[in-house]
Amino acid sequence: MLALDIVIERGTRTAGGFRRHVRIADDARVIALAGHSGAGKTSVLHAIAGLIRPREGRIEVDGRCLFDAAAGIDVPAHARHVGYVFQDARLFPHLTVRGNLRYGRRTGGSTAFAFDDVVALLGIGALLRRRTANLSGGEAQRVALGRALLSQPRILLLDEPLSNLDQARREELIPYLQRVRDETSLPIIYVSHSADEVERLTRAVHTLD
Ligand SMILES: Nc1ncnc2c1ncn2[C@@H]1O[C@H](COP(=O)(O)OP(=O)(O)OP(=O)(O)O)[C@@H](O)[C@H]1O
Repeated sequence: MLALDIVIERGTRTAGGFRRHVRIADDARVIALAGHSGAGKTSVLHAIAGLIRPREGRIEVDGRCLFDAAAGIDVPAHARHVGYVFQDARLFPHLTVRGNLRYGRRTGGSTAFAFDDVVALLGIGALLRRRTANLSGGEAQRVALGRALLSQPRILLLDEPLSNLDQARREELIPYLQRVRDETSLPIIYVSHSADEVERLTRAVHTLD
């Protein structure tokens, strides 16, 4: 569901900036991007989300063209309807779990993901009244996933969601990632530094070098 052929540049070339030509064509609904630190995985996610503009090329997700330099197409970030989950959950500390879930909730239009269904899917009902400061890393990531789903995304981008968790918390979170994979029909692009980490989620693993 991903057809991407882009040249990405970060920084300035005179300062030894980063430049990569990345090509991925894969029909799988869940795709993983692996590769060492600095390989450009996050930059590819940012290009898909519309947070950086590739130097050239084309990005299509689930049959929808998001960017095509030659055709002059560059769908603005907010219109790409991307749900983004970061390494650290980035929850708002002044809001409860419920407040965080409600933040950015898109109402009207398509509501493929209803509040109660998302709460049940991620097993976060008991957390709704809690402040976010003392959630475990795994709980916080489930809330971050829930917040992303409630924005009614058409694509889910997961940027190393396990990397800040210890092994026990990783094991706890993986089944929830599998549920999101199995119980939604969203295209998912999952970034990880290790190909092993993603093998429980997809066989479509692309390694950037
Ligand atoms: N805003 C920026 N300005 C200049 N260079 C940048 C910027 N963002 C990233 N880079 C550089 O671009 C390259 C790719 O970074 P990117 O974060 O995409 O890699 P990554 O594979 O996701 O790495 P990691 O696994 O460490 O997160 C790196 O060399 C990085 O230093």
